[in-house]
Amino acid sequence: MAIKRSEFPENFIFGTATSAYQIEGAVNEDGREPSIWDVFSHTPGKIQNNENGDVACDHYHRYNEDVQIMKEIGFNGYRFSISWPRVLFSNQKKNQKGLDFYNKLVDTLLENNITPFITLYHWDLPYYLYEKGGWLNPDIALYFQDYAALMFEILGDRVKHWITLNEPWCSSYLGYFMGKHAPGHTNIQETIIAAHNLLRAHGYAVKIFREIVKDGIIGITNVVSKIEPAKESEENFQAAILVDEIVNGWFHDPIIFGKFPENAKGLFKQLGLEIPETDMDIISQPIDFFGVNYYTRQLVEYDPTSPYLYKNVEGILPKTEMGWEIYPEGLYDMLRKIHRRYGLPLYITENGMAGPDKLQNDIINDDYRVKYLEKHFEKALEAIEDGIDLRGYFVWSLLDNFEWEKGYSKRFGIVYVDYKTQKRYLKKSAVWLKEFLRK
Ligand SMILES: CO[C@H](O)c1c[n+]2c([nH]1)[C@H](O)[C@@H](O)[C@H](O)[C@H]2CO
Repeated sequence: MAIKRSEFPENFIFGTATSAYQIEGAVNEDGREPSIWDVFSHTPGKIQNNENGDVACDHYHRYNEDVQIMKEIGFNGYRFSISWPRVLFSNQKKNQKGLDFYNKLVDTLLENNITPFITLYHWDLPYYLYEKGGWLNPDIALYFQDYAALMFEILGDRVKHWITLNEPWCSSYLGYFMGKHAPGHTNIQETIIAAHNLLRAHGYAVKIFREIVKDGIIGITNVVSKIEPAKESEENFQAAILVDEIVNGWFHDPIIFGKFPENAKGLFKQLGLEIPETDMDIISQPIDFFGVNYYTRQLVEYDPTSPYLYKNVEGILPKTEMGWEIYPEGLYDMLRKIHRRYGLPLYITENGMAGPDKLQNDIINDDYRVKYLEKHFEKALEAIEDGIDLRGYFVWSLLDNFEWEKGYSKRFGIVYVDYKTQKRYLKKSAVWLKEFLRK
């Protein structure tokens, strides 16, 4: 029996999600200053096909058309991020033209009965702050607080749902350890310091939010992957626990318990790493929800030859174009785990897949994405029926967009973008969603 919208709570938010650098383009327009992603994407060899976000989906000029598409599909929520370097100059003066873009976007969403959910930071740190040390400089938390306060003051009268950071695990591990993301560092000690300053920035933003937007809610969005032992053994179970703490626990526990998870902390200390733990009182200020970005599982095995005592193992399930296993069961497992461990309301702030999408006679037949979404919706509904306080689900993504180091080679959208013409085409999955959201 096909799943129906009417099986979800009436006030459940079904939305879609994007981020500024991935869709806006107009990187040099109206005074916008460079971010670390502008510099990283213009560094030869960093991005597949040496692509960049200079134009992307030209959303800065086409936002009204994109909101009309969301309305046509029937979404009642839209999660997007603010481009920090678009709204604040390096002299700390506000960029009114940049702010006006977000004012117009928010007003257009509200006129179309779409609830805005704003992410303050989705990786596009102003480059001038990187030159001051970026996430390695403890002062970054104060710069972030000032930026957050500006956005709360400008939009807080109309926007009541806020997310401080998108996936601090990605900002720290991909940006400072694996070197795959901006700023492209490869240093585990820097990674730990950046992670701590990201958490501090989150806390400072929550603190000022409570003073400015008294009738709003604020949370943080984390990577949430189901970590499983590749083969059942005591050593592999221990490895899975350790990786779950490194990927998931490190960015959830401090916010709720005011401390880092013990096994991961013990491992890092064994490696001789410094674990900064200042401001845990600010980091662990109460928040109103956790955002869950779920895509897949991660299979691990104990590996005594690795300094981190584990290695990743390739799974055997069908995979998306990103090479990620399709594993809807993991969504249920992680919603239950996070709800039980932390007791907060949850929003699925990202879930979706990259597919081999082809435009043929104005049609994109992405049946695989319909099936993916249906299976993950079923698990979300199962979680709600089992008493988990899940309040919304944002499909990643509205549009095909700039997929970071993969450039435009991976298409996550339910709407196909022809980057040569900027024409938008609803994929079969968007048509399916349109019908689903009406039942
Ligand atoms: C394990 O996947 C991560 O949770 C993740 C996946 N994704 C993300 N985080 C980011 O939040 C988006 O900007 C990406 O475009 C999107 C698709 O790659």
